[in-house]
Amino acid sequence: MLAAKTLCKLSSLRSFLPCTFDPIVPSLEALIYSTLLSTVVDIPQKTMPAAFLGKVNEMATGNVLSEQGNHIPFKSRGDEKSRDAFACGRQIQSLPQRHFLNQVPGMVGTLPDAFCMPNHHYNSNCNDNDTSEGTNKFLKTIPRYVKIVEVGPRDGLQNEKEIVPPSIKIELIKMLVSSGLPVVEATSFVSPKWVPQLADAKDVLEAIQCVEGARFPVLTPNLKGFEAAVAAGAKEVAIFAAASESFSKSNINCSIEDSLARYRDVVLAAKKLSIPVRGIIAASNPFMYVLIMRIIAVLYISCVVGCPIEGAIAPSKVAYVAKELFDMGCFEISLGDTIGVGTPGTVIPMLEAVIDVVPLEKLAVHFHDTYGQALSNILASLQMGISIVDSSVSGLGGCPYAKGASGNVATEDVVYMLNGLRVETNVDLRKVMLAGDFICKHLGRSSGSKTTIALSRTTAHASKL
Ligand SMILES: CC(C)(COP(=O)([O-])OP(=O)([O-])OC[C@H]1O[C@@H](n2cnc3c(N)ncnc32)[C@H](O)[C@@H]1OP(=O)([O-])[O-])[C@@H](O)C(=O)NCCC(=O)NCCSC(=O)C[C@@](C)(O)CC(=O)[O-]
Repeated sequence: MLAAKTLCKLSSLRSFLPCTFDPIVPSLEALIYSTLLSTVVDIPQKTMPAAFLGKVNEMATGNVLSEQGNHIPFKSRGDEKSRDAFACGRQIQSLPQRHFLNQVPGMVGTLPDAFCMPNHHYNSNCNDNDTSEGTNKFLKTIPRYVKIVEVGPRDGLQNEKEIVPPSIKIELIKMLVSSGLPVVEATSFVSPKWVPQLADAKDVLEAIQCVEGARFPVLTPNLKGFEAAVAAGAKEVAIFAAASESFSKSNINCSIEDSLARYRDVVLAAKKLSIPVRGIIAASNPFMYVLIMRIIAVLYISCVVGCPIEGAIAPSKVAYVAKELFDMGCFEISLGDTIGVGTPGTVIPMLEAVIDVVPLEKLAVHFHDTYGQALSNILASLQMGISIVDSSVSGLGGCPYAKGASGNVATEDVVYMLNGLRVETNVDLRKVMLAGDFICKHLGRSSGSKTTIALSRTTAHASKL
């Protein structure tokens, strides 16, 4: 206990220490850890491959890892004291990483070396004690809980040229679920001629039927897709519409009105089966929109601020499509800036128009980061009361039918920002980063998440000290 308390003190003190003390403090901590951990009983740790065992474990629990990286249990004592020590041990185990991970409660575990950094005095959390009335004015409208809808396995991968095997997609989905993400958009039941990458939709969806802990909406552009999705076990679907005629034609080969008619059939069929539908409106240019619905019927509207073909899209157009889809029965409507051209200057008027016709709590935002505006657009949306945010692990993504569209905003960056705002997500940032590392390694590219890159760089820098 004494060691634990000393460590806690040390940790709180370190934020006041100048940077030059940084190399010293981890050694002190390591010393205290080893003292403390040698008294701890059976600390349950997830066995992870050696490559994924981070500095914290090397420092603090090196004696409990075999050369192969297998976990060797601590010796057992089993009395009250050891239970105390266990509780503290779990806290302490996460200490060196906490400052970098925004001190997310409950975030314990291991990360690849690249993600485990020495402590610095950074802390992007808002500090309750320091929060002035002025700060409150800007933060008070932000919801306390935000639901993150992970779209990586679908939106993130659909544009990839090289076919990713179903086994990789399935593993990715499992890793994302294990990070606490409540909704993981799994795949699309669209024409394989249009999106070859997702031709394995049936195999992927069937394989995750036994995975618990998240909902798995899938995109369905028509009744054919809906029926195939239900046959493969879909319990929630998403439909997608555009506010731009040109984008509607190039994305789903029909006009907006024809798409709405198709979606009416899908929503009716979903209602009969009590399947929720999400709608997505995509707007690729400051003025184009697509809508999709998820089978608890979610609807996406694409191009809500801009279309790659038509340019700017008027907020009234987005509001029209959103209302049509809401009236149809979509439980949620996701507003997509498909080509990532929006700024708070265009997003706020668009949201104002939609909020006039659709209840705020039914709206989600879906930003691509082409111009680096996604996080500022999300913050503006949160300040307007939106509490559902779509994002993609490692910032993967892009629509094959929206030239110029880059990846979605990275889930890691969204979680980092929300942690800093003390907004609950129940998502473990480190586990999302592990999922990102997994898929990026498979794709042979580096992460598009600024948070991941920053954490990796800090480690590289620290190793030279
Ligand atoms: C909608 C269609 C199918 C129309 O495509 P079409 O060619 O007009 O369809 P069709 O009815 O004429 O049928 C042509 C062939 O496709 C088959 N077919 C027809 N439907 C299906 C189906 N569901 N699943 C599998 N096969 C299907 C059908 O059976 C037939 O097969 P064939 O007789 O030639 O062998 C096509 O345009 C399509 O699949 N488009 C999907 C495009 C897409 O997935 N885009 C990306 C998603 S949207 C997005 O990313 C934006 C978003 C949501 O993320 C929001 C944002 O970022 O803002």
